[in-house]
Amino acid sequence: MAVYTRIPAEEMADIIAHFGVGELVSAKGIAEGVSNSNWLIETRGTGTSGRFILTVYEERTDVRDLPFFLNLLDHLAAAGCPVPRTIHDETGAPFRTIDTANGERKLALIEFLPGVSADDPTPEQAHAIGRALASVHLAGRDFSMTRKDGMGFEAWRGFVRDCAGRWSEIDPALEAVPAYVDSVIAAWPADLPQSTIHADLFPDNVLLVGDEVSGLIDFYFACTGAMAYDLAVTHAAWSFSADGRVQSHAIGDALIAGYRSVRELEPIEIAALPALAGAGSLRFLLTRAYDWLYTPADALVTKKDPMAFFRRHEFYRENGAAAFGLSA
Ligand SMILES: Nc1ncnc2c1ncn2[C@@H]1O[C@H](COP(=O)(O)OP(=O)(O)OP(=O)(O)O)[C@@H](O)[C@H]1O
Ligand SMILES: N[C@@H](CCO)C(=O)O
Repeated sequence: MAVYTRIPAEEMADIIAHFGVGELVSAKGIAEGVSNSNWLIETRGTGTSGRFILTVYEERTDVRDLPFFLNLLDHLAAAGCPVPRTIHDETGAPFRTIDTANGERKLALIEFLPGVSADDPTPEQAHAIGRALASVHLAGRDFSMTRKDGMGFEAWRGFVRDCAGRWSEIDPALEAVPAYVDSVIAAWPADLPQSTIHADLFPDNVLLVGDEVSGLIDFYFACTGAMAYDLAVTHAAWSFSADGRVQSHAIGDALIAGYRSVRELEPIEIAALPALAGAGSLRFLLTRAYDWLYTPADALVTKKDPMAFFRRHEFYRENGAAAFGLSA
């Protein structure tokens, strides 16, 4: 259940009043999501009333990054990408500060987008997701702000240190991870074309209506990085069974074909995709392994299986280019 911060009804009405979106009708806590507190808000009474998502940022989000995340949504939405706009308050600010029982918190109001997440996508949906991701990369190139990937090599090395001596509490096969991290970092392809990337485009962060993408959400890992890495992460996230044991070429190939129909990949990116997909799998294996070992047993969140991404990493390592039906 992702509502960590309680906001009394009267206070909620006061908060919403600052955004010029009419009068609060309802505020329902949203169960999905683990990092922040989210409500589905309904308002009435002005031209811009309707449905919104209110997010209160909890400790896992560094609020110094909020201008980057929220301005990025506005930049991408203005360029026609399927992402929610940020609703600015009466002073033009994209977020506000409130005092809560848990201390000071930042909050933002974001446009609600229709759609549902698909756990078992069709190739048509995968094609649409590829197109949507490419549209973000094209539009992200002229976004004026930059952000370093908080889940880059430095963070990976930190996770390896934190998990040292404890891998076999998850699975003895994970003893191989530190060496895998070294080899992935050493083999990282140089000079890949950069843009602003989502970096976490998993099924729960894509809303679909039929075969079309109605929303890409949860840009809280977005950063400046290699576009091909983002595509490779998306390939790893979407084209396997949840446990990582079975890969679907139909989904992976449709995703990449959809991407290339909007933004053609450069030969250097095509050559790098298998290594990048292995790297992306390692990144999620590392965060999941850390959470597996360090999330308190009584925490509200369901721990995600690190082995599902270990298997993906091994798949890309063993299959290389054969994991992708690609031609330059
Ligand atoms: N703009 C939006 N339009 C419609 N629904 C949304 C929107 N933003 C978020 N949601 C809903 O709220 C849920 C939680 O949002 P989100 O995934 O951003 O939460 P989080 O706690 O920040 O994320 P995470 O699970 O990655 O930690 C989503 O699964 C989705 O159902
Ligand atoms: N998408 C991540 C969770 C945090 O964004 C995972 O499945 O491990």
